[in-house]
Amino acid sequence: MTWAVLPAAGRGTRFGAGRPKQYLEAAGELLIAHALQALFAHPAVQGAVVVLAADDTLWPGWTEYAGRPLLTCTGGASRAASVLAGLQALPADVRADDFVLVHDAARPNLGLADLAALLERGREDPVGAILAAPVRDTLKRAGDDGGIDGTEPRERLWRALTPQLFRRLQLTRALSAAEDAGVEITDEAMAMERQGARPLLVEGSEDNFKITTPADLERFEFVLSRRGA
Ligand SMILES: Nc1ccn([C@@H]2O[C@H](COP(=O)(O)OP(=O)(O)OP(=O)(O)O)[C@@H](O)[C@H]2O)c(=O)n1
Ligand SMILES: C[C@](O)(CO)[C@H](O)COP(=O)(O)O
Repeated sequence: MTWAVLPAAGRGTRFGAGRPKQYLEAAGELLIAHALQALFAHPAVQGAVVVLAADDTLWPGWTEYAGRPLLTCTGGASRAASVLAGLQALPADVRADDFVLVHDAARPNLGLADLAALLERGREDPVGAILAAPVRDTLKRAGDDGGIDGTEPRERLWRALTPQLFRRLQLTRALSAAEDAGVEITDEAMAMERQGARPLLVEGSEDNFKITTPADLERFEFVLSRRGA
């Protein structure tokens, strides 16, 4: 069985809505609810710590969701700080070497098959694993004038998604070390890589995209409309 940490303490500045994007709705449900539903669709996910901003007034106060326990804690100024707080708020019976899922509240469209594959293959790996998608577009580096400075090689490049699956203590130590070193960490795997680990890449669907801008929400609403069609 596996617990999850759901970083949900962001402000959604790139989205530009009047509220943090995790509290926007699609098909009548909060985006954070969609993310929780996606996680709890797998029977092995036994509960979640939801990491909230210190000034969050919109959290519905849920103590369980889909019959699984929810805990909350206060996040930090960065996603990495929020994840670290979430790891420290896990129940005491989540052991040091237990695997923990970290999943963005801003990724509401995680598929069960992807989650199952991550759990199955990640738990066999000595380090852990992340969902990711291979880069399939040509990559350009932009100049200050908006022109193309060059084309970047894309061989063996992947886009990191979430969930990311790592052992509680190893991830806690890796994130703490990065924080102590003043290194900006943008995903859990990066913190583990700094420690010399090589987490497994598990290919996931492009549909598990992060809601960052209004166009992403429109895309998610379209996906839901087709699902219900
Ligand atoms: N200090 C932070 C920053 C982000 N997050 C969470 O990390 C996930 C991915 O971050 P991102 O998409 O960047 O969300 P925001 O930080 O809200 O977006 P923005 O950068 O546009 O403000 C989101 O679920 C967000 O709530 C968090 O828990 N704590
Ligand atoms: C963790 C992540 O979703 C993996 O792609 C991404 O790094 C989050 O970045 P953000 O700028 O905090 O949204």
